[in-house]
Amino acid sequence: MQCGSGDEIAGSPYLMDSIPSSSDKKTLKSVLTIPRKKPAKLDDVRSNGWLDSMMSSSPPRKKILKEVNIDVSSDDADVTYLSWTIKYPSALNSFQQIMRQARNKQIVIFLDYDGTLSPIVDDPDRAFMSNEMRSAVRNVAKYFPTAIISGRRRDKVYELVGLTELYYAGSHGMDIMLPVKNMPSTNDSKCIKSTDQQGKEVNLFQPARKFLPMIDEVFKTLVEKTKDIKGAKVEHHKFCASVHYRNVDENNWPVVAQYVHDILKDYPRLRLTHGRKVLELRPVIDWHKGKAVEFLLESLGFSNSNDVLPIYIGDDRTDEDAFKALRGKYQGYGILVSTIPKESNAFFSLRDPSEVKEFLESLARTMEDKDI
Ligand SMILES: O=P(O)(O)OC[C@H]1O[C@H](O[C@H]2O[C@H](CO)[C@@H](O)[C@H](O)[C@H]2O)[C@H](O)[C@@H](O)[C@@H]1O
Repeated sequence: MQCGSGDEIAGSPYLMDSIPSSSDKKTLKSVLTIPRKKPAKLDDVRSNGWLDSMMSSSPPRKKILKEVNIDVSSDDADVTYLSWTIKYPSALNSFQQIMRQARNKQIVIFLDYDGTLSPIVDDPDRAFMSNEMRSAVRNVAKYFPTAIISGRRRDKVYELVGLTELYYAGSHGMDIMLPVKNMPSTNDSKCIKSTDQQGKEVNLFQPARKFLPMIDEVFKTLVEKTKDIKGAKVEHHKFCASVHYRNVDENNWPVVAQYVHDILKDYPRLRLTHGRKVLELRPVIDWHKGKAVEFLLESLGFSNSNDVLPIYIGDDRTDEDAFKALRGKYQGYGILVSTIPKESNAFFSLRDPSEVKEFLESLARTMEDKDI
Protein backbone atom coordinates (compact mmCIF):
# COMPACT_ATOMS: atom_id res chain seq x y z
CA MET A 1 0.00 0.00 0.00
CA GLN A 2 1.16 3.51 -0.73
CA CYS A 3 0.58 5.80 2.19
CA GLY A 4 0.83 9.53 1.60
CA SER A 5 4.11 10.95 2.90
CA GLY A 6 4.02 13.12 6.02
CA ASP A 7 4.73 16.20 3.91
CA GLU A 8 1.76 15.63 1.65
CA ILE A 9 -0.67 15.76 4.50
CA ALA A 10 1.11 17.85 7.08
CA GLY A 11 1.01 21.12 5.11
CA SER A 12 -1.67 23.77 5.42
CA PRO A 13 -4.73 22.77 7.45
CA TYR A 14 -6.83 24.24 4.66
CA LEU A 15 -5.68 22.16 1.70
CA MET A 16 -8.64 23.11 -0.44
CA ASP A 17 -7.48 26.76 -0.41
CA SER A 18 -4.69 25.98 -2.84
CA ILE A 19 -6.19 24.26 -5.87
CA PRO A 20 -3.74 22.24 -7.99
CA SER A 21 -3.46 22.91 -11.71
CA SER A 22 -6.04 21.35 -14.01
CA SER A 23 -3.43 18.97 -15.45
CA ASP A 24 -3.10 17.38 -12.06
CA LYS A 25 -6.60 15.97 -11.76
CA LYS A 26 -5.45 12.84 -9.98
CA THR A 27 -3.83 14.84 -7.20
CA LEU A 28 -6.88 17.05 -6.98
CA LYS A 29 -9.10 14.02 -6.50
CA SER A 30 -7.00 12.75 -3.65
CA VAL A 31 -6.69 16.22 -2.07
CA LEU A 32 -10.45 16.67 -2.19
CA THR A 33 -10.93 13.73 0.09
CA ILE A 34 -8.47 15.03 2.68
CA PRO A 35 -10.26 16.73 5.56
CA ARG A 36 -9.83 20.49 5.85
CA LYS A 37 -8.89 20.40 9.51
CA LYS A 38 -6.54 17.52 10.05
CA PRO A 39 -4.37 16.42 12.96
CA ALA A 40 -1.32 18.62 13.50
CA LYS A 41 1.07 15.73 12.98
CA LEU A 42 0.95 12.14 11.86
CA ASP A 43 4.18 10.97 13.46
CA ASP A 44 2.60 8.92 16.23
CA VAL A 45 0.74 6.54 13.97
CA ARG A 46 3.72 6.20 11.64
CA SER A 47 5.98 5.05 14.48
CA ASN A 48 3.63 3.07 16.73
CA GLY A 49 2.76 0.33 14.25
CA TRP A 50 -0.88 1.32 13.82
CA LEU A 51 -0.45 1.93 10.10
CA ASP A 52 1.18 -1.46 9.59
CA SER A 53 -1.74 -3.08 11.38
CA MET A 54 -4.21 -1.11 9.30
CA MET A 55 -2.48 -2.13 6.08
CA SER A 56 -2.42 -5.79 6.97
CA SER A 57 -6.02 -5.80 8.19
CA SER A 58 -8.35 -7.79 5.98
CA PRO A 59 -6.28 -7.49 2.78
CA PRO A 60 -7.47 -9.11 -0.41
CA ARG A 61 -5.93 -12.57 -0.79
CA LYS A 62 -3.90 -11.62 -3.89
CA LYS A 63 -2.34 -8.64 -2.17
CA ILE A 64 -1.10 -10.65 0.81
CA LEU A 65 0.53 -13.21 -1.42
CA LYS A 66 2.19 -10.45 -3.43
CA GLU A 67 3.50 -8.78 -0.28
CA VAL A 68 5.25 -11.98 0.79
CA ASN A 69 6.59 -12.41 -2.73
CA ILE A 70 4.44 -15.33 -3.69
CA ASP A 71 3.48 -15.51 -7.32
CA VAL A 72 -0.24 -14.91 -7.35
CA SER A 73 -1.13 -17.66 -9.80
CA SER A 74 -4.14 -19.43 -8.34
CA ASP A 75 -2.40 -22.81 -8.32
CA ASP A 76 0.37 -21.51 -6.08
CA ALA A 77 -2.12 -19.74 -3.86
CA ASP A 78 -3.96 -23.02 -3.43
CA VAL A 79 -0.73 -24.82 -2.57
CA THR A 80 0.09 -22.13 0.02
CA TYR A 81 -3.40 -22.44 1.50
CA LEU A 82 -3.21 -26.22 1.55
CA SER A 83 0.13 -26.20 3.36
CA TRP A 84 -1.36 -23.80 5.90
CA THR A 85 -4.18 -26.27 6.55
CA ILE A 86 -1.62 -28.78 7.80
CA LYS A 87 -1.35 -26.53 10.87
CA TYR A 88 -5.02 -25.49 10.85
CA PRO A 89 -6.91 -28.44 9.33
CA SER A 90 -10.26 -27.87 7.70
CA ALA A 91 -13.06 -28.38 10.24
CA LEU A 92 -15.05 -30.01 7.43
CA ASN A 93 -12.35 -32.58 6.71
CA SER A 94 -11.87 -33.09 10.46
CA PHE A 95 -15.57 -33.43 11.17
CA GLN A 96 -15.43 -37.07 12.34
CA GLN A 97 -12.50 -36.30 14.63
CA ILE A 98 -14.49 -33.43 16.20
CA MET A 99 -17.49 -35.72 16.66
CA ARG A 100 -15.33 -38.38 18.33
CA GLN A 101 -14.03 -35.75 20.72
CA ALA A 102 -17.61 -34.69 21.47
CA ARG A 103 -18.70 -38.20 22.50
CA ASN A 104 -20.44 -38.04 25.92
CA LYS A 105 -20.05 -34.28 25.97
CA GLN A 106 -22.42 -31.41 25.33
CA ILE A 107 -21.33 -29.35 22.33
CA VAL A 108 -21.84 -25.61 22.85
CA ILE A 109 -21.58 -23.40 19.78
CA PHE A 110 -20.25 -19.82 19.74
CA LEU A 111 -20.50 -17.80 16.56
CA ASP A 112 -19.04 -14.48 15.56
CA TYR A 113 -21.24 -12.49 13.14
CA ASP A 114 -19.36 -10.42 10.53
CA GLY A 115 -17.16 -12.48 8.24
CA THR A 116 -18.45 -15.69 9.85
CA LEU A 117 -22.22 -15.72 9.39
CA SER A 118 -22.30 -12.88 6.87
CA PRO A 119 -19.76 -12.11 4.17
CA ILE A 120 -17.61 -8.99 4.59
CA VAL A 121 -19.13 -6.15 2.56
CA ASP A 122 -18.23 -2.48 2.16
CA ASP A 123 -21.23 -1.12 4.03
CA PRO A 124 -21.54 -2.44 7.62
CA ASP A 125 -25.26 -1.63 7.53
CA ARG A 126 -25.72 -4.08 4.68
CA ALA A 127 -23.94 -7.09 6.19
CA PHE A 128 -26.90 -9.46 6.00
CA MET A 129 -26.80 -13.19 6.57
CA SER A 130 -28.53 -15.38 4.02
CA ASN A 131 -31.76 -17.22 4.82
CA GLU A 132 -29.89 -20.50 4.27
CA MET A 133 -27.35 -19.49 6.90
CA ARG A 134 -30.18 -18.49 9.25
CA SER A 135 -31.77 -21.94 8.90
CA ALA A 136 -28.41 -23.62 9.47
CA VAL A 137 -27.98 -21.66 12.73
CA ARG A 138 -31.60 -22.35 13.72
CA ASN A 139 -31.13 -26.09 13.17
CA VAL A 140 -27.88 -26.27 15.07
CA ALA A 141 -29.50 -24.41 18.00
CA LYS A 142 -32.16 -27.13 18.20
CA TYR A 143 -29.49 -29.52 19.44
CA PHE A 144 -26.75 -27.38 20.98
CA PRO A 145 -26.81 -24.24 23.13
CA THR A 146 -25.75 -21.57 20.63
CA ALA A 147 -24.49 -18.04 21.28
CA ILE A 148 -23.58 -15.16 19.01
CA ILE A 149 -20.62 -13.11 20.23
CA SER A 150 -20.17 -9.96 18.21
CA GLY A 151 -18.32 -6.67 18.25
CA ARG A 152 -21.55 -5.00 17.23
CA ARG A 153 -24.10 -3.72 19.71
CA ARG A 154 -26.28 -6.52 21.00
CA ASP A 155 -29.61 -5.22 19.74
CA LYS A 156 -28.14 -4.67 16.26
CA VAL A 157 -26.76 -8.19 15.99
CA TYR A 158 -30.06 -9.60 17.26
CA GLU A 159 -31.85 -7.63 14.54
CA LEU A 160 -29.49 -9.06 11.90
CA VAL A 161 -29.72 -12.68 13.09
CA GLY A 162 -33.35 -12.62 14.18
CA LEU A 163 -33.43 -15.93 16.08
CA THR A 164 -34.94 -15.87 19.56
CA GLU A 165 -33.55 -19.26 20.54
CA LEU A 166 -29.93 -18.06 20.75
CA TYR A 167 -27.88 -16.30 23.42
CA TYR A 168 -26.49 -12.91 22.41
CA ALA A 169 -23.39 -11.07 23.52
CA GLY A 170 -22.68 -7.67 21.94
CA SER A 171 -19.86 -5.12 22.23
CA HIS A 172 -17.20 -7.87 22.14
CA GLY A 173 -18.83 -9.68 25.06
CA MET A 174 -19.35 -6.58 27.22
CA ASP A 175 -23.13 -6.89 26.93
CA ILE A 176 -24.52 -10.38 27.55
CA MET A 177 -28.23 -11.19 27.74
CA LEU A 178 -29.24 -14.29 29.69
CA PRO A 179 -32.51 -15.78 30.90
CA VAL A 180 -33.03 -14.92 34.58
CA LYS A 181 -32.39 -18.51 35.69
CA ASN A 182 -28.92 -18.53 34.10
CA MET A 183 -27.38 -15.51 35.77
CA PRO A 184 -24.80 -16.77 38.31
CA SER A 185 -25.00 -13.92 40.82
CA THR A 186 -27.81 -11.45 40.37
CA ASN A 187 -26.45 -9.31 43.22
CA ASP A 188 -23.46 -8.50 41.10
CA SER A 189 -23.33 -4.75 40.29
CA LYS A 190 -22.47 -5.66 36.71
CA CYS A 191 -25.87 -7.34 36.27
CA ILE A 192 -29.14 -5.57 35.71
CA LYS A 193 -32.66 -6.82 35.13
CA SER A 194 -34.29 -6.02 31.82
CA THR A 195 -36.72 -7.43 29.29
CA ASP A 196 -35.96 -8.94 25.92
CA GLN A 197 -37.58 -8.15 22.54
CA GLN A 198 -40.50 -10.41 23.45
CA GLY A 199 -41.02 -8.73 26.84
CA LYS A 200 -39.58 -11.70 28.74
CA GLU A 201 -37.61 -10.90 31.90
CA VAL A 202 -33.87 -11.30 31.39
CA ASN A 203 -30.62 -10.41 33.08
CA LEU A 204 -27.95 -8.33 31.43
CA PHE A 205 -24.31 -8.75 32.33
CA GLN A 206 -22.58 -5.48 31.48
CA PRO A 207 -19.11 -5.23 33.04
CA ALA A 208 -18.40 -1.86 31.36
CA ARG A 209 -21.60 -0.04 32.39
CA LYS A 210 -19.79 2.86 33.96
CA PHE A 211 -18.15 3.62 30.61
CA LEU A 212 -21.46 4.41 28.87
CA PRO A 213 -21.18 8.23 29.16
CA MET A 214 -17.55 8.10 28.06
CA ILE A 215 -18.36 6.03 24.96
CA ASP A 216 -21.19 8.44 24.08
CA GLU A 217 -18.78 11.33 24.33
CA VAL A 218 -16.04 9.64 22.31
CA PHE A 219 -18.53 8.59 19.66
CA LYS A 220 -19.67 12.20 19.17
CA THR A 221 -16.07 13.43 19.00
CA LEU A 222 -15.15 10.75 16.47
CA VAL A 223 -18.13 11.62 14.28
CA GLU A 224 -17.25 15.30 14.39
CA LYS A 225 -13.52 14.76 13.71
CA THR A 226 -13.98 12.35 10.82
CA LYS A 227 -16.96 13.98 9.15
CA ASP A 228 -14.84 15.44 6.34
CA ILE A 229 -12.99 12.24 5.60
CA LYS A 230 -14.73 10.69 2.63
CA GLY A 231 -15.69 7.09 3.33
CA ALA A 232 -15.02 7.14 7.09
CA LYS A 233 -17.82 5.73 9.19
CA VAL A 234 -18.20 5.73 12.95
CA GLU A 235 -20.41 3.20 14.75
CA HIS A 236 -21.69 3.33 18.32
CA HIS A 237 -21.70 -0.15 19.81
CA LYS A 238 -22.91 0.92 23.24
CA PHE A 239 -19.79 -0.17 25.15
CA CYS A 240 -17.30 0.51 22.38
CA ALA A 241 -17.02 2.65 19.25
CA SER A 242 -15.67 1.76 15.81
CA VAL A 243 -14.09 3.85 13.10
CA HIS A 244 -14.28 2.16 9.70
CA TYR A 245 -11.70 3.05 7.06
CA ARG A 246 -12.50 0.35 4.45
CA ASN A 247 -13.98 2.99 2.14
CA VAL A 248 -11.43 5.73 2.88
CA ASP A 249 -8.73 6.51 0.32
CA GLU A 250 -5.53 4.83 1.52
CA ASN A 251 -3.75 8.19 1.48
CA ASN A 252 -6.05 9.29 4.26
CA TRP A 253 -5.60 6.29 6.54
CA PRO A 254 -2.84 8.06 8.51
CA VAL A 255 -5.23 10.96 9.09
CA VAL A 256 -7.95 8.63 10.42
CA ALA A 257 -5.42 6.85 12.61
CA GLN A 258 -3.96 10.06 14.00
CA TYR A 259 -7.41 11.40 14.92
CA VAL A 260 -8.17 8.21 16.82
CA HIS A 261 -4.74 8.27 18.42
CA ASP A 262 -5.21 11.90 19.55
CA ILE A 263 -8.64 11.17 21.01
CA LEU A 264 -7.30 8.18 22.91
CA LYS A 265 -4.71 10.43 24.56
CA ASP A 266 -7.62 12.27 26.23
CA TYR A 267 -9.19 8.98 27.36
CA PRO A 268 -6.55 6.85 29.07
CA ARG A 269 -9.28 4.49 30.26
CA LEU A 270 -10.00 3.46 26.68
CA ARG A 271 -7.80 1.33 24.46
CA LEU A 272 -7.56 0.51 20.79
CA THR A 273 -8.07 -2.82 19.06
CA HIS A 274 -7.77 -3.50 15.34
CA GLY A 275 -10.50 -5.32 13.44
CA ARG A 276 -11.04 -5.82 9.73
CA LYS A 277 -10.47 -2.32 8.32
CA VAL A 278 -11.82 -0.90 11.54
CA LEU A 279 -10.28 0.78 14.59
CA GLU A 280 -12.16 0.05 17.78
CA LEU A 281 -12.05 2.01 21.00
CA ARG A 282 -13.08 0.12 24.08
CA PRO A 283 -12.76 0.26 27.87
CA VAL A 284 -9.48 -0.94 29.36
CA ILE A 285 -11.31 -3.49 31.53
CA ASP A 286 -10.07 -7.06 31.47
CA TRP A 287 -12.97 -8.34 29.39
CA HIS A 288 -13.11 -9.65 25.85
CA LYS A 289 -14.71 -12.39 23.74
CA GLY A 290 -12.67 -15.07 25.57
CA LYS A 291 -13.95 -13.97 28.97
CA ALA A 292 -17.47 -13.82 27.56
CA VAL A 293 -17.20 -17.44 26.36
CA GLU A 294 -16.07 -18.60 29.81
CA PHE A 295 -18.79 -16.55 31.48
CA LEU A 296 -21.48 -18.04 29.23
CA LEU A 297 -20.25 -21.59 29.75
CA GLU A 298 -20.38 -21.15 33.53
CA SER A 299 -23.75 -19.41 33.43
CA LEU A 300 -25.23 -22.16 31.29
CA GLY A 301 -24.12 -24.75 33.82
CA PHE A 302 -21.05 -26.07 32.02
CA SER A 303 -18.39 -25.26 34.56
CA ASN A 304 -17.25 -28.89 34.58
CA SER A 305 -15.00 -28.89 31.58
CA ASN A 306 -15.23 -32.69 31.23
CA ASP A 307 -18.88 -32.46 30.26
CA VAL A 308 -18.64 -29.95 27.47
CA LEU A 309 -17.00 -29.36 24.11
CA PRO A 310 -17.20 -25.66 23.23
CA ILE A 311 -16.69 -24.75 19.57
CA TYR A 312 -16.08 -21.11 18.59
CA ILE A 313 -16.15 -20.01 14.96
CA GLY A 314 -14.79 -16.56 14.07
CA ASP A 315 -12.74 -14.67 11.51
CA ASP A 316 -11.39 -11.60 13.25
CA ARG A 317 -8.45 -10.62 15.46
CA THR A 318 -10.89 -10.05 18.32
CA ASP A 319 -11.93 -13.72 18.05
CA GLU A 320 -8.38 -14.76 18.95
CA ASP A 321 -9.17 -14.09 22.64
CA ALA A 322 -11.92 -16.69 22.42
CA PHE A 323 -9.72 -19.19 20.57
CA LYS A 324 -7.08 -18.76 23.26
CA ALA A 325 -9.62 -19.20 26.07
CA LEU A 326 -10.83 -22.48 24.57
CA ARG A 327 -7.29 -23.87 24.51
CA GLY A 328 -7.29 -23.57 28.33
CA LYS A 329 -9.54 -25.30 30.84
CA TYR A 330 -12.22 -26.35 28.37
CA GLN A 331 -9.98 -27.88 25.67
CA GLY A 332 -12.51 -26.75 23.10
CA TYR A 333 -12.04 -25.97 19.45
CA GLY A 334 -11.51 -22.58 17.87
CA ILE A 335 -12.24 -22.52 14.16
CA LEU A 336 -10.75 -19.65 12.16
CA VAL A 337 -12.65 -18.49 9.08
CA SER A 338 -10.08 -17.29 6.56
CA THR A 339 -9.36 -17.51 2.85
CA ILE A 340 -5.75 -16.57 3.50
CA PRO A 341 -3.10 -18.25 5.63
CA LYS A 342 -2.56 -16.48 8.97
CA GLU A 343 -1.27 -17.28 12.44
CA SER A 344 -4.03 -18.01 14.91
CA ASN A 345 -4.89 -19.55 18.26
CA ALA A 346 -7.59 -21.53 16.51
CA PHE A 347 -7.40 -25.29 16.09
CA PHE A 348 -9.20 -25.73 12.79
CA SER A 349 -10.11 -23.57 9.81
CA LEU A 350 -12.93 -22.93 7.38
CA ARG A 351 -12.53 -20.86 4.24
CA ASP A 352 -15.58 -18.60 4.32
CA PRO A 353 -19.18 -18.25 5.54
CA SER A 354 -20.37 -20.84 3.00
CA GLU A 355 -18.09 -23.44 4.64
CA VAL A 356 -19.34 -22.27 8.06
CA LYS A 357 -22.87 -23.02 6.86
CA GLU A 358 -21.79 -26.46 5.62
CA PHE A 359 -20.17 -27.21 8.98
CA LEU A 360 -23.27 -26.15 10.94
CA GLU A 361 -25.47 -28.20 8.63
CA SER A 362 -23.28 -31.26 9.21
CA LEU A 363 -23.56 -30.82 12.98
CA ALA A 364 -27.35 -30.61 12.84
CA ARG A 365 -27.57 -33.53 10.37
CA THR A 366 -25.53 -35.76 12.70
CA MET A 367 -28.04 -35.10 15.49
CA GLU A 368 -31.05 -35.54 13.19
CA ASP A 369 -29.68 -38.94 12.13
CA LYS A 370 -29.39 -39.94 15.81
CA ASP A 371 -33.04 -38.91 16.36
CA ILE A 372 -34.27 -41.37 13.73
O1 LIG B 1 -17.38 -9.41 16.03
P1 LIG B 1 -18.05 -9.27 14.70
O2 LIG B 1 -19.47 -9.69 14.71
O3 LIG B 1 -17.27 -9.95 13.60
O4 LIG B 1 -18.02 -7.71 14.40
C1 LIG B 1 -16.78 -7.10 14.08
C2 LIG B 1 -17.02 -5.83 13.31
O5 LIG B 1 -17.91 -6.16 12.25
C3 LIG B 1 -18.39 -5.10 11.44
O6 LIG B 1 -17.35 -4.64 10.60
C4 LIG B 1 -16.80 -5.61 9.73
O7 LIG B 1 -17.82 -6.05 8.81
C5 LIG B 1 -18.33 -5.02 7.93
C6 LIG B 1 -19.45 -5.62 7.11
O8 LIG B 1 -19.03 -6.73 6.37
C7 LIG B 1 -17.18 -4.46 7.09
O9 LIG B 1 -17.66 -3.42 6.25
C8 LIG B 1 -16.08 -3.92 8.01
O10 LIG B 1 -14.97 -3.49 7.25
C9 LIG B 1 -15.63 -5.01 8.99
O11 LIG B 1 -14.72 -4.47 9.95
C10 LIG B 1 -18.96 -4.00 12.29
O12 LIG B 1 -19.37 -2.95 11.48
C11 LIG B 1 -17.91 -3.55 13.29
O13 LIG B 1 -18.37 -2.47 14.03
C12 LIG B 1 -17.63 -4.75 14.18
O14 LIG B 1 -16.74 -4.41 15.21
